[in-house]
Amino acid sequence: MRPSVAGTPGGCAGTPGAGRTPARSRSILAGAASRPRLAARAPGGIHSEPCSPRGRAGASLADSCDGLEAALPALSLYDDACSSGGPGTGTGAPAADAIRVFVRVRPLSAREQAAGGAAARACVSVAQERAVVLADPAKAGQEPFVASFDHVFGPEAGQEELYAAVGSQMVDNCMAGFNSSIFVYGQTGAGKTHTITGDVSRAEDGALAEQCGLTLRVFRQLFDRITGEERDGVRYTVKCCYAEIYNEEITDLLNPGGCGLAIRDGDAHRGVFVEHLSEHMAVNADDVMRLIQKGSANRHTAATRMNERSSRSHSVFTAVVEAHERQPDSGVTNVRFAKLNLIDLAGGERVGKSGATGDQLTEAKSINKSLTTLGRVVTALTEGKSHVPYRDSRLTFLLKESLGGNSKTSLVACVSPSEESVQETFSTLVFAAGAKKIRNRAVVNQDTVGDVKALQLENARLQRELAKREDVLAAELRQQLTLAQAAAAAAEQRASAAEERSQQLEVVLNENHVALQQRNAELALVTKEVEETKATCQLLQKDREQLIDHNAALAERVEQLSGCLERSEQAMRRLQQDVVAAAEHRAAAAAGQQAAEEEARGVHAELERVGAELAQAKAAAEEGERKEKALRREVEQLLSDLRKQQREAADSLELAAAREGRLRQELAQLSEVAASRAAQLQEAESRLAAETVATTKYRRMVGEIGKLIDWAQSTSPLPPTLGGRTSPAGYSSLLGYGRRAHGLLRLEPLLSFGGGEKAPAGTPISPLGDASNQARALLGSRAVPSPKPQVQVASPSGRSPAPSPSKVW
Ligand SMILES: Nc1ncnc2c1ncn2[C@@H]1O[C@H](COP(=O)(O)OP(=O)(O)OP(=O)(O)O)[C@@H](O)[C@H]1O
Repeated sequence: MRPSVAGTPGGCAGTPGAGRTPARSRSILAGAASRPRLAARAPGGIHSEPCSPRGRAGASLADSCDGLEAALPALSLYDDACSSGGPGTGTGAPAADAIRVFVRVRPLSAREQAAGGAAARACVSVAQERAVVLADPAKAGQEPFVASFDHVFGPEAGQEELYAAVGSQMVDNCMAGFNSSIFVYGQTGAGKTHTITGDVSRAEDGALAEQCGLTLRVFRQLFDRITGEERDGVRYTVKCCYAEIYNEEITDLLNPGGCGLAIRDGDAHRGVFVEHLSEHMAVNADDVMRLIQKGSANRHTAATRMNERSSRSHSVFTAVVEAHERQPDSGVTNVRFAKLNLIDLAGGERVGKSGATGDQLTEAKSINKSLTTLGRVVTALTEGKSHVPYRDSRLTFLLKESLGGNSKTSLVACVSPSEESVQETFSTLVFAAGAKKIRNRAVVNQDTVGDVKALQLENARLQRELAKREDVLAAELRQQLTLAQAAAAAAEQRASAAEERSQQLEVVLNENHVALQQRNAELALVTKEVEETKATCQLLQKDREQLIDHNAALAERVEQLSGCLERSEQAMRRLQQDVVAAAEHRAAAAAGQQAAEEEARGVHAELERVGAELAQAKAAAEEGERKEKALRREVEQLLSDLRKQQREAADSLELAAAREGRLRQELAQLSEVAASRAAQLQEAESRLAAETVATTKYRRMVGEIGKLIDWAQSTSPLPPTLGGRTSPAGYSSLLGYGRRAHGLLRLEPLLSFGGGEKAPAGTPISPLGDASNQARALLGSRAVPSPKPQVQVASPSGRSPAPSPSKVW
């Protein structure tokens, strides 16, 4: 255990309270004096640290000392701490430190570019590295919003450039013993995590990847510095912790079991801290890198519409750096410590835009609530309100020291350049501009430890030093007082002289006043006269103008009249010429009259001839008129005929239409008749087919009869079919044959024309009919002797008609 007089500095989340240690030993000053350049080397001198020497004696003379600051420009706060006792010697308020505010504009994201339109258009630009210009397209025609900051980084700025401007100075502060904080603030997806953490997954032991953010770069430089100082005998310890505030609950990111942790407002030494937060020793930057990697992996993140890997919590990475330096001469140890906070705030989001629902909606609400409280804290601080609502959210309570307290703080406001985010960018810039006005009061955190004897010695030395300083200061002040008294006496003398002079001046003034009044009265009279004269002048001027106009009109009239006169003279001259010409003309006319009379006579004759022609023409015209009338009548007649024909044609058309209708009906009837005829024809055909079958049958019978006849002609005996017996029954059968043959003969016409054709009149009987007759004749002669046994058979060319078979039978 390290012996501690003023108490162990606070843990990770506690605020070391060394700046409030009442007594400082000489060795502290000596130790501090060995590092005066740390603060004096603050980068670029951007952040000047005014001298404010406030010792115990100085406390009551603080105002006077403030006046002296200007006279001691060479002393920075830390230099002053070294040379005049610095923070260790003073118990008064330290100098106010403004928060350094940076703006980082990220490039358009792939999502924004792909979305096109407003999302893909940039509305933010950087002017001379210190100002940001925001042109809201909805306010076209208006001046763009411009705000200046400590530095503005454009989309092209890399991680190293950012670190050089923001992080490097933080390392200097930390090594000098100042608490230091960096915040990243901005809407979701604006690049906060990229800025503060970056891509640490690719960082390897001892090397920085290009995309590593501020945190790892800070620790690399810090450990480089520590290594350098450890060579000079200073011993360092670095303890880290990593917490997140998720839905208003604090979780230990390096010990996931530790959640629901409480924030405590500790004593003056610890300040505000998270209870039971695990602390991890780091001896080099790689240790820190592993802690960041581990903690980052445990953070609450989620993919949202605005950011594929959106942090859903605020995270605070804290390292407490302690430097122990033993003073060999006094035996006491000087302890300096600083708390380094790297804060990644969750991004504010408009839930309507991010589309958050369920858990994400709860997270977004919690984030927005705590950011609103942060805004109220900033406003209260900038407006100097007596109550600052730190306790209204865990975030602001935990960051109490960083905002308006004992810390040198930097804020990086991250913004998107996209027009789509113009409102969020505007809010971020307004927040950042407000944060610029916050004044923190950072002190060097240092303490002294050692044995009692050494401390007493140191105390005595400090008291002697203090007494000496008090004497010096008192002498200086006495001298100044004397000077001031002398100046006051001189001023008093000057004042009484001035009084006297003033009275004299007053008398003169009164005299002047009376004279002035007289002058004023005279002036009024003169003014009145001048006014009247002016009025008269105006009237005269008007008269003059009228006269000028009148003169001009007269001159014009004279000019017109002289013109007229000239024209009249010319006309007179022309008239005289005309009179001469007329006389000449009269003479010529007398000569010409004769010729004219002759000509008139010719003309008269011509007139007569023309009159005759005219009469003829008139007659022709009358004739033409008559013909025209006749033609008109004809045309009218033709027109009426035409109309009549048209009417008739219309009537005929109607008749034709009616007739067509009738014809159509008839046609329909005929079609029906034709259909019934076709049906009858079909029936007749089927009957004919049946008769054809019967005809075939009879043909066979005729054949047999033929054979019978042949046989009867060739033989006299009875046919063999009768068994050679000439019995009455045999003759009877033979007679039956003959009758059937006769039946066949009735079909002759059909048979001889094959098919249902009727034999035309006079057609000769077919050979078959001839054979039948022969058969009948034969049979008749044999079976029934008849006085007319002969049957007449028509020859093929026979002219006489065949006897009717009915007559035969
Ligand atoms: N300056 C930059 N250059 C290149 N890429 C960047 C830059 N800033 C941010 N990005 C990229 O934009 C994306 C969003 O950035 P990041 O996650 O850091 O936003 P965030 O502000 O932390 O968002 P959230 O609040 O939602 O966590 C990441 O992919 C990141 O790499």
